[in-house]
Amino acid sequence: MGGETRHVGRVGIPAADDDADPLVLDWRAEGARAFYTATAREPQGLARRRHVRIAGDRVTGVDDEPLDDAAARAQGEDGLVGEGALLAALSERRTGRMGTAVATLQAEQDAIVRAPADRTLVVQGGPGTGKTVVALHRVAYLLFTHPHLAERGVLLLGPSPRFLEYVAQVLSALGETAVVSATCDTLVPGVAPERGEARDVAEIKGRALWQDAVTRYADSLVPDARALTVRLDGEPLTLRAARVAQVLRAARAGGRSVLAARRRAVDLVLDALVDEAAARHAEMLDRVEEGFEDVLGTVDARLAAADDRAPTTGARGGDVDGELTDDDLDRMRDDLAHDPAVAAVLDAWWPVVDARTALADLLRDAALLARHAPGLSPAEARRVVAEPAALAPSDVPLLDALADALGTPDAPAEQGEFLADRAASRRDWVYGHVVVDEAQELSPMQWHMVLRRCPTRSVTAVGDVDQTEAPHRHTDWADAVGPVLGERWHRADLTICYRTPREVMALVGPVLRAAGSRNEPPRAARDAGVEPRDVVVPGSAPDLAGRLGTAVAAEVARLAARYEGGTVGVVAPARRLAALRAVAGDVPVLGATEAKGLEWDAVVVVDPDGIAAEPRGWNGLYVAMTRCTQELVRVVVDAAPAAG
Ligand SMILES: Nc1ncnc2c1ncn2[C@@H]1O[C@H](COP(=O)(O)OP(=O)(O)OP(=O)(O)O)[C@@H](O)[C@H]1O
Repeated sequence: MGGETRHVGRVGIPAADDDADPLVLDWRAEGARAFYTATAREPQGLARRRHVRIAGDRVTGVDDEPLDDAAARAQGEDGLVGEGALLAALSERRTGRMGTAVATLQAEQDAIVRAPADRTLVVQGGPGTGKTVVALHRVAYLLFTHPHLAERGVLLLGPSPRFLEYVAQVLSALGETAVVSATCDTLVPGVAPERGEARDVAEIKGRALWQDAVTRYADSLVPDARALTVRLDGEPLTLRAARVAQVLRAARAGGRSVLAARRRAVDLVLDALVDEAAARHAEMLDRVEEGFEDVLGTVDARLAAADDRAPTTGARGGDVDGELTDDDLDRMRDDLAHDPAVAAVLDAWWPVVDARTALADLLRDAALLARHAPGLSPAEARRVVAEPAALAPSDVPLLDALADALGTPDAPAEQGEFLADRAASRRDWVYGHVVVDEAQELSPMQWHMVLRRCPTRSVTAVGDVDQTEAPHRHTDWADAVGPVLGERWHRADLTICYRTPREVMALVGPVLRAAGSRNEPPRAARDAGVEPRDVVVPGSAPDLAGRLGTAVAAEVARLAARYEGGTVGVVAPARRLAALRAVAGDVPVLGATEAKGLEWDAVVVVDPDGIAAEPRGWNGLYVAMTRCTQELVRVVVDAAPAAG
């Protein structure tokens, strides 16, 4: 060890002298890596790791970690890196906004952040294992190390607008702007769900079979070859069916989308009509010439008979100069192209459809569904057909798939000065990389929607199958991504829970088993020093809703005082949310699905049995119980018959 010291920071600062080492090494640089991965047992040439904590321009703490033999002997089994700084960061009050973890990224997280970008990486991790942290730092790492990804931008898909707001500042703090954030519901510009829907229909409409169904249906919108007749200069001009068949074959060659094929077909039909008109003109000239010869022949014969002169020397009275020039043909094509009557004939033959209308036609018609989606049972098809016309969340991926198969009607306008704005304004933007958070919730059709935006499959998907609440029935990653990705994905795991303290994690094992999981909850990185509490409200009490409200308000007030400067959240069954919001003041009161991905210093889980009784409710309760960084309170309705 030569006594060299390196400084690692959120951004690099080069030395004045180009040849000298940088004053601060960007955390993403290869030279910074050992800072995140060295341990006392494997020091990687480092003698010491030092964390300097600052607030503004003040140093608020220094954590020194020697990486020597004595430390190796003392090192615990959990292999935490920079434990002092990490625990200090984990115990800090939560502000309601996620912060960066550049100083304290752990070795298993660092390995994922720096994993190759040329593949789909699925990261499984229990609650609080830093999946979101890893996903966001990976975006910053990839944009730093792969300029070609930066040119196309990154798409960040999250489970809810509230979640996207919660994480937004991490990427700006890491200096990244070429990022578009969306949910699956908001990913298609100009489209938004207009209603909710039943879980069983959402499940049916999320299945992978729709990708083929929609493609087949789009293909069926290509018309049959039939004779087309237009009028040119008042005369009918006909393309025979065989010629139209040739046009269709040429228009679809090369796998053009339906609308691109239509544009090509219209061009080819106009060309063919001009050819036809030119041929007809040439034929007419021939006939005129033949007729002219006959006339001349008769005249000659008459003259010869009259004055006994020899017949003329084969002269035919001169060529008739009536051939069409290229200019004539261009003009004729132009006339045809701008003739509303010709356009009407073409529209009747091959109507232009917009994706929304076409999708409504498909979903409302049992016969079309039977033809194009034969994988649906008749009862499932009836369920789909019975749905209202207003757009539901599960329609968005179907609309996207159909819009893609149909193609873009006209060159879409890109809006905005910045890359992210331009990308967000286009349905067909191709991103350099896509990050999907809470990826366990995606249906196969939503996965298709993701891959269309990143055909290179440079995708990082983070999630926890044990937190799945979506209506699809996947309980492992192979089932969840297999229908769309096949075997073409890699898996990585995160195993330590940085959010939820040991006292709370000790309670979640039975909930996880009741959810049907065979996995163990992740190991907690620390104790909070405070035991979870149960507040019991008798289920038989009159005005149960009112009593729950009173109990929750009291707990919220107590916790807000205790975690002053921090945050408190309430998670409750959907049917109790409205009543609780009325008593909870500024504190967020959310269902388990909405709480996904979020965290607070203290959390009140109301009526856990009520949450467990919801669809996929044990998974929801697992989510609810793992949202706190310090303290959990359960307001329990006791087993007596529930009312209210
Ligand atoms: N290396 C780290 N350094 C500091 N804080 C960390 C680190 N890793 C995770 N955390 C913190 O732990 C908490 C949980 O992280 P995160 O939200 O990324 O977990 P998650 O796996 O996405 O959880 P969930 O599945 O419950 O949404 C956050 O407060 C995050 O800042």
